[in-house]
Amino acid sequence: MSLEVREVNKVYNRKLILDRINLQIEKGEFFVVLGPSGSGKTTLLRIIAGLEKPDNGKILIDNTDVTNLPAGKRNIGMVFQNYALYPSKRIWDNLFLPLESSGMGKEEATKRIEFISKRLGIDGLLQRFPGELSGGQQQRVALARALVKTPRLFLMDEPLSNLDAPQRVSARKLIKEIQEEYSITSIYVTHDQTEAMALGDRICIIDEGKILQIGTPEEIYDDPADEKVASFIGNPPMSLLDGSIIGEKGNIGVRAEDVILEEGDMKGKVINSEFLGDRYLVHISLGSEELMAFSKVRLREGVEVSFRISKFKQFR
Ligand SMILES: Nc1ncnc2c1ncn2[C@@H]1O[C@H](COP(=O)(O)OP(=O)(O)OP(=O)(O)O)[C@@H](O)[C@H]1O
Repeated sequence: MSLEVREVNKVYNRKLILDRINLQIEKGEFFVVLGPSGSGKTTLLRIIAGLEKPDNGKILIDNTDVTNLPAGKRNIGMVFQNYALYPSKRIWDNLFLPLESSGMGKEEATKRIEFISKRLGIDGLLQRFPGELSGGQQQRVALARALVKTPRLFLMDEPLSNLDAPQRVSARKLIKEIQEEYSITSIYVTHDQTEAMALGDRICIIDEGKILQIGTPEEIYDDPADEKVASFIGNPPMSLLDGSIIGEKGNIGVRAEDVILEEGDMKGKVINSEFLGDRYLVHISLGSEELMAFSKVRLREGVEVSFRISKFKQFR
């Protein structure tokens, strides 16, 4: 199914939390909403889910206005940060309840539960209670519960926040696989740009309730709309410099990989080198400005380096 968010506003305590949000999400698309803490991501997701009403604007599912349709009637699978499993019910029952309430018989439901729990590696946990699971296991149960009904729309709000780094990578892969297999239109909220880049077909960057940019991960990485986006995207993000250092107007953004050390006639002083495993990230002082570059070798603090900039993005 497709989803449209049209001119959505939301005010809390006379403060504008969402400011004229417009989104068009295609059927089967994996759409990521990325933004810092407090930018309005969860509020937007709750409005899409029907848990919250917008003050203005509409939500359309397959071109039908659902703004006034309650959450239970939208056929949406949801995983939120606090995954809220029923603590007094075994995992099996936690997965069965959403199926039972949609009128599915026990036999069919059992098949579905077996299938999805194998897929998520929780088939050995079905007789346990939520309190007997680790945070990561509970999070996988929450994913299973959202997916067991094969929703038309899958909404996730930081669903991997309780997983450690290796678990995150494998859960990310799994979410993407299931999403693609069933072509479930998905919206994924995160403040983690690595996660956004890894998962998103497109990413929407939101800050203080406003959309700053919508694009594919590549578009956003290569061509950030403004300095705010540039300072948020990439690991490390772009170095932002006064354009005058290369004879340009305004400010420029430079990716570390576009700084070629030991070439060209620009000069700077090494502040420090961070070991990244396969290379070093070198911070270089250009007087009042600072530039980041990659280097194969560790460069000592205080040493003068020459460099050239092979590519940059100009901001007004
Ligand atoms: N029910 C509410 N009543 C009043 N203010 C609220 C309510 N819910 C959210 N807010 C405020 O709205 C703003 C956006 O909150 P929201 O939870 O949508 O941000 P977020 O981007 O999801 O943040 P985080 O990444 O920290 O979860 C915040 O300033 C928050 O304090």
